Amino acid sequence: MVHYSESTNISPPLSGGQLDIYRKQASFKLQNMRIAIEDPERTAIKMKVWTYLESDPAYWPTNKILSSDEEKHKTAKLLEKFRNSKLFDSLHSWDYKTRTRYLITLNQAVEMLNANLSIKFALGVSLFANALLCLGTQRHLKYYKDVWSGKILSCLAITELAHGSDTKRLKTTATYDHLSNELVLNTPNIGAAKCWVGNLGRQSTHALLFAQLIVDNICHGLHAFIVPIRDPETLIPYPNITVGDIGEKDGLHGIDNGYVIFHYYRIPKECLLNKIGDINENGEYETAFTNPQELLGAALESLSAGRVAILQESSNTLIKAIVIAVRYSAQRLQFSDGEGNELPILEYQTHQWRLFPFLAASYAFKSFMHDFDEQYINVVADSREGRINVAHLPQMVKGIHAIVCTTKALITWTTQTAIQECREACGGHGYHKAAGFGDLRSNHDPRVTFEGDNTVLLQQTSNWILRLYNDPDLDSEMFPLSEVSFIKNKDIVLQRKYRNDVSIISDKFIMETYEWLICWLSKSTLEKMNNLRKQQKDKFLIRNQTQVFKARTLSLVFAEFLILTYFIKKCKSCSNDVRPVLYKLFNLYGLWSLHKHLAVLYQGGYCEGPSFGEGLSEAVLRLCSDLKPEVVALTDAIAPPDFVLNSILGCSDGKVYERLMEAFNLPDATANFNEDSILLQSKL
Ligand SMILES: Cc1cc2nc3c(=O)[nH]c(=O)nc-3n(C[C@H](O)[C@H](O)[C@H](O)COP(=O)(O)OP(=O)(O)OC[C@H]3O[C@@H](n4cnc5c(N)ncnc54)[C@H](O)[C@@H]3O)c2cc1C
Repeated sequence: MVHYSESTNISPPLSGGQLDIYRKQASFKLQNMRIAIEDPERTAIKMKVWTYLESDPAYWPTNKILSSDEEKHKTAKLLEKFRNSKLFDSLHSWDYKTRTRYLITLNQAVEMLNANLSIKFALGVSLFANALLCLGTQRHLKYYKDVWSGKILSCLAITELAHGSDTKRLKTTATYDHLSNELVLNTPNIGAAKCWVGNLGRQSTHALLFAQLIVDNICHGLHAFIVPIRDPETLIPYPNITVGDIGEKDGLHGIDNGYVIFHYYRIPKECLLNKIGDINENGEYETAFTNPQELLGAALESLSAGRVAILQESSNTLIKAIVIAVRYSAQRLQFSDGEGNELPILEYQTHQWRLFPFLAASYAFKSFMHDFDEQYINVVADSREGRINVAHLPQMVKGIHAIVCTTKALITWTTQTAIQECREACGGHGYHKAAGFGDLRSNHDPRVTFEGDNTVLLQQTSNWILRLYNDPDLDSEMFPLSEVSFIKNKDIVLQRKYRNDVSIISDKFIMETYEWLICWLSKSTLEKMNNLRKQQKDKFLIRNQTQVFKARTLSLVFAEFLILTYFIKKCKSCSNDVRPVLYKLFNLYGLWSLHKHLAVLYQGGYCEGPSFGEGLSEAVLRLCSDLKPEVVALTDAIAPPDFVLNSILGCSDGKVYERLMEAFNLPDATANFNEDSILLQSKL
């Protein structure tokens, strides 16, 4: 384990050899960059959490490979300790916004050290508590108190054996029994067994269950229920339930993912979370449409909160991977220049091109997440408290959902690719368990699938954009529609063409090109849809046959555009010495992303001839080269403390080979040699 001791502030990185040579080349002050990229209040929350976790050896990460039984046992013990910690002392005296901001920041800090613990806590406590507030009413408050006091532990049971993405086809039923005033839960066939449910395998006492509500033979669709699963004292499952662990997984070994089958299992009617719909005293179903603000605010919160957390966790995983790879590359010498000077691999153009765009992506995602989070919390708080015009709410809910869906896909996929690239960029040593990439990879991998499969989520965003493209009444002043206001001028946007005399390395060029891409891809997708319609194809076929190269690309382009929109605002608003570097990162992320769409840009006639493609490639390489003196300091500005980074290749002190020998179990090996240091120094 990499030990690091600091308390209230992210301290300067420890000094170290070749890293310091690069650090001195940076054009900005580290502290200014840190403040620009993260609100100091959030940094302070993270440091509070990390300091607490570091103060207790039980939380220290280990590179020993444990069996999944041991991992589950360890995570369960840690959860108990964690939820009783002082970190939650004042939580319930805070208002909604302060509490939510604190919890999402705390979740990020914990996840960066221990993904198992953060998931177990989120599913079992914080997301459950949040769902109770959003979907439940006064009668569910006791569960809220019980989950925070540690009496119960929850899970979120949606997925079934035969259906996951297609939630409308979920088959578990909750049928109202007039005689006993109870709900009868049933799993009608094996395909309806709930499965993959985190915490359910061994430990959950309660499940937040989604099932079809049936009253008087009428199905009212999916509703949420609090379902007692195990006796909280003994953890023995209740009768008429078959529950268990699904077995070994590829990663996240500390989470007991489980299945459950209900055999006409009875629960009180009050277990229905009844803010959206309820069964009244006469046993009739009714919906609570009297207060649409609350209803939509609740739906928004319960749909998106988990995905927003995934966006943050994924951005932080990307940060960890790129920090390790850049720091290692600055120290690893391999081959020499024409004069025989051995060079750090960071000096090679290929290496820069492989890594620096991911560093730029880290900054872009962090900027986006930081500001989008704030907007998200504000919108939910405003809707809960009735401060938003009811007429605007449905559009807001749909818009936020569309943004979260597509950015989840882009950020999780980019991170997935980046982890592998960073591992390879560290060569063989990158494959050592103590380098950290293996855990990053296996714990991150399911994020592209859970809380909505990425490919399926992209369809929801493209549907939204295509609807807006044809909407003459597009109200563009209001968030989140304001982000797509340019669509109103689509005819003008589509006339744009690349001109040779325009500078490619500019935010204006990048944003205008993205606007063109979104409009052209919308138009071309709609044209293909119309052609299929003329061929008498049905709705399903039309949607199914316009995804690849069309709607799917449209969604991803929109996600890149959104992230760049937030990032450019950040660049413009920050202090002088960091602004030029942030602009370079913006340009690199923007042009590297645009490069992936060259085929579409040529196909749609935005450009012609070789100069555009060549110019774009050259611009990417030039930005990589321009950023080289900055990159080590840029990683220092976003890196967590070494204790949290927990990689022998990524420590801020640059003692890569000493730590490798420790990992090889030869800590004193250097003492046996005449040369007193193996500090990595290039003559550059
Ligand atoms: C580690 C882990 C933890 C999980 N935790 C939980 C939990 O706590 N609670 C819970 O309820 N669930 C949980 N899940 C389940 C998860 O939410 C689902 O796996 C996820 O929603 C995807 O659904 P699916 O598995 O049915 O995939 P499918 O929908 O079967 O998808 C399979 C493939 O088909 C593609 N596909 C599907 N539909 C379409 C379409 N219309 N067009 C094109 N392609 C399509 C998808 O892109 C995907 O690649 C977890 C899963 C994992 C891996």
